[in-house]
Amino acid sequence: MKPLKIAVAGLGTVGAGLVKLLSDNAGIIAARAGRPIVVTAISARDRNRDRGIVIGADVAWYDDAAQMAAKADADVIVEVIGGSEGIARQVVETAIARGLHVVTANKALLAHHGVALAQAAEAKGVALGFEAAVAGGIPIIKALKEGLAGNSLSRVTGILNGTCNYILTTMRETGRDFADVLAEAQALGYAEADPSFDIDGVDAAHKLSILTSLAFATPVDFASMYVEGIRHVSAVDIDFADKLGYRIKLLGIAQATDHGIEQRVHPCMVPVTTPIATVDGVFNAVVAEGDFVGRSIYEGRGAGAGPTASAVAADIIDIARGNRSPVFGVPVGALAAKGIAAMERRQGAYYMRLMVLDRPGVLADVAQALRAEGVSVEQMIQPGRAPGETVPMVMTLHDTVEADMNRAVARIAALDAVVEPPRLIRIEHM
Ligand SMILES: NC(=O)C1=CN([C@@H]2O[C@H](COP(=O)(O)OP(=O)(O)OC[C@H]3O[C@@H](n4cnc5c(N)ncnc54)[C@H](O)[C@@H]3O)[C@@H](O)[C@H]2O)C=CC1
Ligand SMILES: N[C@@H](CC=O)C(=O)O
Repeated sequence: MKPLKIAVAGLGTVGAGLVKLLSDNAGIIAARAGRPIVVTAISARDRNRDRGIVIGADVAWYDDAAQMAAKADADVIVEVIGGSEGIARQVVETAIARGLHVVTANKALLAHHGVALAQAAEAKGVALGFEAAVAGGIPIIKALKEGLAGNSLSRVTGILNGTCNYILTTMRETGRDFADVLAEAQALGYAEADPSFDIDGVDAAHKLSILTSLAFATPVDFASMYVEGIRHVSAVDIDFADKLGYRIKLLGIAQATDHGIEQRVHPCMVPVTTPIATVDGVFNAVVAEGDFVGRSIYEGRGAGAGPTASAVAADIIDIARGNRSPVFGVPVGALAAKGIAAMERRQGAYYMRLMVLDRPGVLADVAQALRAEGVSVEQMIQPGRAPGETVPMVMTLHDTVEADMNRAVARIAALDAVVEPPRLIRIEHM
């Protein structure tokens, strides 16, 4: 059989992982794909860097990835450079315009230009595969596009960022410092080139915008996403979460509500008894809920060379087999906006930690502020006594509309015994 020719743009964590995988598993891949898959061209910045892989003398090397997309002898261009603009976008657009299939791990690019790229790919009749862009080694794109295609989905929830989950898990298990654990995640190849994308929730939001489109057949809409990262999650809150029977996870949640589609990424407390609470380290998980299938849960490594290369290879094998499905599950013309629900309408429980002066009447003042906005307390912890000094006061609050909670928090923050801005973490029962 005629081999499928691959050109790889970017030879970092994912690109090098892919070249190794295609070489180590060449036999089994050829059998499954029905034809050999060969790398014919590569582009990266430094040809001589030792990446622990062998690049055959017959592989064409391009210093300029755009040149490679325009000229290489290839059937598929794999874009694993990263970034929503610049060279990555140019490579993908050039390849599609040339009528080549594209496989990318670039969620930023898809979050910003997914619909336009899908339209271009559709017009040219080429594949645009991005299994690696969401949740690393979990085949969630295939699950949503194919396995669950017969369902009307109501909610997709996930731990979508391996770096954040690694940081939150390691901080809880070892008490180590945020910056120190982040540096470790970077060294392991989990973090984005700019790690603020990970810790500020942007990377998870990029991924969630893709999942929302697939789940609800809506155009990718990253701009209207509510995004909050883990920078402010402290060791104190991780400890209180433990005491209260929760784990803190950065979740991406997309769900259909009466007010439109909710799309939000933020730290959540989830009961330790829920499956997602025990998904630790670099692992990701996605929970999809459909009308006929019910709830289905997927778990796997969310970042790193191996899992991501595995997902890129799956897309390549699909192309080799001639499997093709619409980029976002339906033809681009059938993607329809359904309206986005405002974050102020989110309804659910909350954890609130205050730092207060330990003096009589503080609890009554806080209770008064909550009562004024109709917020009801579920439980409260105020450990120890230190008259006249600052102590934590922690409570969980029953289901409340976010707008009411925000007003209550503003009243509480204005009390003179409350010495730091209140810390609020949403509780998700799933
Ligand atoms: N690292 C991971 O665990 C995962 C990464 N991704 C995505 O995969 C993509 C690549 O990520 P990594 O491999 O981690 O990044 P990386 O930073 O390790 O590698 C990027 C590569 O692109 C090359 N490059 C940069 N500018 C170039 C140019 N102008 N021409 C040619 N090559 C150029 C660099 O030399 C480097 O080899 C990104 O979109 C990232 O978001 C997706 C899932 C997981
Ligand atoms: N930086 C990302 C890499 C995979 O998408 C993460 O940590 O999840």
